[in-house]
Amino acid sequence: MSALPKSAVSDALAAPQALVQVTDLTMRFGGLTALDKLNMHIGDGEVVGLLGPNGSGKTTFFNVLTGLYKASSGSIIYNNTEVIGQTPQEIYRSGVARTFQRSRLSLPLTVFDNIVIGDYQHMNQGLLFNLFQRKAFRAEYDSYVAKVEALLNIFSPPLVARMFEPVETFTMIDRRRIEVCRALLSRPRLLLLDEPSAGMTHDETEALMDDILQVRGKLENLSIVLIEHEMNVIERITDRCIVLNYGKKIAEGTYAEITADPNVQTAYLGEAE
Ligand SMILES: Nc1ncnc2c1ncn2[C@@H]1O[C@H](COP(=O)(O)OP(=O)(O)OP(=O)(O)O)[C@@H](O)[C@H]1O
Repeated sequence: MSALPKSAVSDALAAPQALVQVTDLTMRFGGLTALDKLNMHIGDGEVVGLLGPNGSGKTTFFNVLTGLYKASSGSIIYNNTEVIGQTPQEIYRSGVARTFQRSRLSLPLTVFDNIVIGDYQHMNQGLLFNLFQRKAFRAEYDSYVAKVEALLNIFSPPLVARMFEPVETFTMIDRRRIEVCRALLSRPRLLLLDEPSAGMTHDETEALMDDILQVRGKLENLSIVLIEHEMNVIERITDRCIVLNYGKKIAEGTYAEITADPNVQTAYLGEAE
């Protein structure tokens, strides 16, 4: 039997029933190792901050976890099932949803259309179904309207009245809210947020975090992993933080613990030089 590395063993012991258990995860792009034998876990209902200087592997981790990249080696067990080797659609259907660093909204489309697009693989899209089963099509459409309305009501009630307006007429913070709602439409167990504060003012960021905390309170057992450079956001909403540097985990703990960690200070100061 091959022995597991010490860090993997201690991580598994720390979280015997984690929603996500990452073991020795490695992702290489040619000669570059973006994730280097990463071991970590994400607990049920936990909000985990993923930190690290630019290029430390944070987004690559999201891309591997959501099936966009296939890991070079290692394992990600999500909800007792191996993720590596599954397609992005399979992973999404199993309850992992994400937002992206750069906005992926279609500006001329309405709020409703943008949110529902995220779930299109669940819709009955057959031409014959749409043409000849008008009643069933209408019922499916109405059920999506009800779902989107319910979600907007949880996340941001003022958006309900504007559900059929094009996204281009909305402010940056509302666009971000719409993106988070799109990710939440499938009622995921794990929500991955890639720098939700990017491009927003301090006040907008605070308001968005209020909404995310609210959602967390209302959607039972939702786990969130948040990539974020704004330290006050991290401090406010995370239960635990993991810091990466050159694809390796260099620190883990509460916000207070990781900010006091000399390894973390060196990683960030080193980057500023
Ligand atoms: N598709 C790719 N092909 C080649 N190299 C890549 C690819 N994706 C990421 N990388 C490299 O992997 C490393 C980690 O990148 P990644 O985007 O994961 O970092 P990050 O921590 O998310 O950075 P940032 O905070 O700037 O978004 C970087 O050196 C990056 O250039």
